Amino acid sequence: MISTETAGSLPAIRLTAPDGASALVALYGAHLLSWKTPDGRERLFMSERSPLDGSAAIRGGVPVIFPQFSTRGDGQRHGVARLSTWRLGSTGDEGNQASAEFLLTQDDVPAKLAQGWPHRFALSLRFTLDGDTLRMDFRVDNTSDTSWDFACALHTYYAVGAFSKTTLHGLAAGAIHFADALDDIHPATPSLELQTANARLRLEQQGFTEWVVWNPGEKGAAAIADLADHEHSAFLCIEPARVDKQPLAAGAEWRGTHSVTVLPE
Ligand SMILES: O=P(O)(O)OC[C@H]1O[C@H](O)[C@H](O)[C@@H](O)[C@@H]1O
Repeated sequence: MISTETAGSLPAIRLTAPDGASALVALYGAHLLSWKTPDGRERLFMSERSPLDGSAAIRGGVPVIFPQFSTRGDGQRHGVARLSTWRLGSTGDEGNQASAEFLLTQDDVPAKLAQGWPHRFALSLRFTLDGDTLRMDFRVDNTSDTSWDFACALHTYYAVGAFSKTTLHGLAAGAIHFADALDDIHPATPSLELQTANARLRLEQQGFTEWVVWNPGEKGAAAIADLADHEHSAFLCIEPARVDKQPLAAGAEWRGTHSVTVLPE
C-alpha cells in the first residue's frame, strides 16, 4: 500500500506491506528515510540534526550518490541525485511485497547543479519490501547521444545500536571489529554479514564494484554540523558503490541491486 506523508517539510511516500513492513521515501533525493521490518523495528539511522527541508543533503537513511562519489572528481560532492527532487514512478503490491519506483532525469536537476554535469540521463530506483528483506534496484540510462562517465553508490546508514559491539564479515580483507573512525574502500564481494549488538543482517549487492565502509568517529562527528556528537557510535555506513567514474555508452544502461535481509538472531 502506498500513501503520502510529510517528513520535516519534504513530501514523502510511505510503502506498507501486508505483513506490516514499511518504508518512507522522500521525493527529495529518492531518499529512504526509514525502513521497518514486520516486527516494527527501525533498521536505519537518521541523524536528529538532519535537515529535512531540501536545503541540504539528508544525513542518514539511504542517500543516492550519482554521478560522482565523494570528491573523486571535480563535480558536486557525492553528485546531484541526493540534492534533486525525484518523481514517483510505478508502484505495486504483489503477494506480501510492496514496491515503489522513483525517477529522475536531467530536467529534474536544479539548474545550478545541472550546469556542472550537463548530460542527458534517466535514473530509476525501485524499493521493494519483502518480509525481512529490503531490495533496492537502481538503473542508470544514458539517454544522450554521447558517452559519459559516472560513479554511484547507495550510501546506507545502518542503526547499529553500539558501534563498538559491531562486526562485519565477508570482505576480502577479513572481519572488521569496529572501534574508531574508518573510511575504507573494499572490492565488492556479493554478500556481507553485519552483526550488531542486537541484530544480524545480510547485505548483498550486484552490479556495483566496491563496498565503502564509513564512520567518522568521535572527532570526525564533532566536525559534522548535521550530526549530534553522541550519534557517531549509533550508525555505520556500508555502501555498495562504483567509486570511480566509468563510461556508459550512448543509449546504454547500467543496473545495480542492493538487498538487506534481517536474519534470525
Ligand atoms: O558528508 P557527506 O558528503 O554525506 O559524506 C559522507 C561520507 O561519505 C562516504 O562514506 C565517504 O567515503 C566519506 O569520505 C564521506 O565522509
